[in-house]
Amino acid sequence: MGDSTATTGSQTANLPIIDFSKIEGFNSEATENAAEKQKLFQALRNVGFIYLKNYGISDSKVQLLFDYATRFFSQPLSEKEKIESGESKFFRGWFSPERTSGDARIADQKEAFDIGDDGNPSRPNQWPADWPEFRTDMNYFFEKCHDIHLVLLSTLAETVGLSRDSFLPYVQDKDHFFRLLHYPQTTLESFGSRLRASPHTDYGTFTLLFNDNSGGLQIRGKDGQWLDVHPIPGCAIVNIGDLLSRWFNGILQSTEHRVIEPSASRATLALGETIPSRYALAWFGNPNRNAYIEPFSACITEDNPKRFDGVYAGKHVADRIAKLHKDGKAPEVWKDSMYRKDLSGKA
Ligand SMILES: O=C(O)CCC(=O)C(=O)O
Ligand SMILES: [Fe+2]
Repeated sequence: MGDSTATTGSQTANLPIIDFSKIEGFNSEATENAAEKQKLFQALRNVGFIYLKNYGISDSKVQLLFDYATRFFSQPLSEKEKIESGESKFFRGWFSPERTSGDARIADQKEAFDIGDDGNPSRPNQWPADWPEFRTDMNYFFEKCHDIHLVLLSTLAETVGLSRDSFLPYVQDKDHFFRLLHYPQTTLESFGSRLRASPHTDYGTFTLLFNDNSGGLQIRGKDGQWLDVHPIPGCAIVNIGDLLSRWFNGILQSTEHRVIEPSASRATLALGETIPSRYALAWFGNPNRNAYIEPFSACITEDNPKRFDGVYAGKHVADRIAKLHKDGKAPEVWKDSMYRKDLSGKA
């Protein structure tokens, strides 16, 4: 951290755009479609981030969710506190890193609202009162993203010679999170000590990310340089999480990324000047909580020997989120030595 000012004039990450309509379904035999599947695999192998277009959620639905996010976070603190998240709440509800971190001066400048599968009574979501359409549309989005991620997983399985449905038993419990994010209005100066999202990799299978036009998202390129990821209208941003990377024995990249001040303000603003709020929607796909994730034998070769120990998905995800809550920001690089010893077994 603190090196954000060194990125002035940073370059753009020219991520590949994948057409979801060409990889969807089981009957995509056309050459063009086979080429699109290869393009997806190569992009996730080399960069770990793509733009996804024609993914089957309307722009108006995405916009509606952004409107909800604005309305949700503008509620008084007293309302948000009623549905505050935490481990005892299965990490569902409202979360503010500066409230939970040991040192609010370095916590991420954000607040979030998380839901999981609303059909799981043993892990209830926490909903704001008197807002039924919020619940309906959040759940719609959660399910649509699950369906999109199934297609992406099936396509990857196919590309490495596994059957298309080989992942299905490991992800059908829908242990995913759907998160609304608000990065409050701030000043350029504040980024000297607190980013909007500190450098991190995501935890699970795929993240489906929807950005507004604020900017500030960056990924770390192979040479260590931070690259700006600009939103493209009609496209979601999709990236690989650590558990999918582990499943593929490191063949797929879970690329480090962060959210800093928008590049435009970096160039034009004086330190004390205001940077407006930013909103994002992030759907984090995870394998079933009790799935034991170790590299597939199809991905272990002489050239690429087994690179990861096995881990229960639920433990991995819970330990990562617990650390985010405790520190108010993610560790730059996750190391298995960071797993909590007190919960060493199955989650
Ligand atoms: O807000 C964004 O664009 C990215 C957020 C992110 O990377 C995350 O929450 O894991
Ligand atoms: Fe992320």
